[in-house]
Amino acid sequence: MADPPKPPVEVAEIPGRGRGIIATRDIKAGEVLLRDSPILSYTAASAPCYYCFRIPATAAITCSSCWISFCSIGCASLAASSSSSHTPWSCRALAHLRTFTIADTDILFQANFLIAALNLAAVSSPSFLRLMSLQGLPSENPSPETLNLHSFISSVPPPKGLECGVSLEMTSALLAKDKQNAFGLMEPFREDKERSVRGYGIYPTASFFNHDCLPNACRFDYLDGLDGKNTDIIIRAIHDIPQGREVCLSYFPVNWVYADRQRRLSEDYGFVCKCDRCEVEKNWKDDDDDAGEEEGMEEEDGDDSDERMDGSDDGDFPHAYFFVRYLCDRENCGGTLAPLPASPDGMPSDVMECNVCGRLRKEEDLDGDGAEDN
Ligand SMILES: C[S@@+](CC[C@H](N)C(=O)[O-])C[C@H]1O[C@@H](n2cnc3c(N)ncnc32)[C@H](O)[C@@H]1O
Repeated sequence: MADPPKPPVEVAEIPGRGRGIIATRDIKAGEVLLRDSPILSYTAASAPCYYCFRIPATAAITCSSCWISFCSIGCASLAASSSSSHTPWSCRALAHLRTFTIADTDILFQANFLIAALNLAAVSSPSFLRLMSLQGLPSENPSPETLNLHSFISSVPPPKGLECGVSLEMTSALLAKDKQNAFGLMEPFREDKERSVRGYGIYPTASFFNHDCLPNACRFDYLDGLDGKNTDIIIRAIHDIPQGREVCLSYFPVNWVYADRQRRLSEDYGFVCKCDRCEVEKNWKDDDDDAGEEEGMEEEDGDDSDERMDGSDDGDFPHAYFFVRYLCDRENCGGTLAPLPASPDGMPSDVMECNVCGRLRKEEDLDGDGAEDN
């Protein structure tokens, strides 16, 4: 029997960046590099089904002990299976969370994460060890939020597999792993509404992708796309990638300005980005350091940045081509475009798909300034 084909990417040590993902062979634009299922996932809002993350169309089924809800009996019973998320232990912990005063919703999501993480220790110790091996160290000076979360989680009797209890160091390490590795699973895009996060997932292989402000791959998710549970993510190549090259994602929308990117990477991920784009943009004088939101490139529209966006030959903006070709120009989107995968006979696709709004468009529909012709 023939050997199975080699995966297009593998984990490797990258000097100065820990582990990363590299191409094992030449990769074509649009190619699916990885499909990954979460080792754990947790909801970030009260509305979605606790199992499949869909918003229930009709009245939800609610657990009478912990008050979490499911969109169907099927999801409720799948979540209650011995290896899943709504075990007797997690039900007790979720019920206890309702009696605990946590005012801030972000902290509440982190409490949900801690419950999901400790539940993992009880249902799959290999997965829990995998989680513990991800990037993220305990803080030497835990914040008041971490102390509050620790006081909550350590007041729940520990699950099977962690009978010795949960130390502050473990709580702090788990929260760091969440911050540095979780992928936000977003509400479907709507032009008239800011997108919010419906849930988070931690993925065993996708967690090894390092960041680049001009990524060569991007992530697609399909929460509401098909029937059943859709928390898998798919990583596709944005353009051709040669064998041996590191494959990177952007940890936030590509249109963020330099100051915002550096702030997020330093505060949440603990590093200073020295990618090619940052090395150019750190010298820009008109970069708005006060910008605190996802204002993106439009923010820089004054003076000379129009020229930069049009792909003209501006030596200060060598990455203009990336924005023209791979940045979705739909209002409030900020997504990245990747071609659809090649056809089974290897014909490359000329249809680009946005990983945020899902819009499909032919490459020829783009004119020189990145806008659609119609
Ligand atoms: C999701 S993990 C990526 C995998 C990680 N390198 C590892 O060894 O497990 C995110 C962490 O990787 C490191 N990292 C990611 N991108 C980087 C970059 N461009 N330069 C330096 N470190 C980076 C940072 O430590 C960051 O907190």
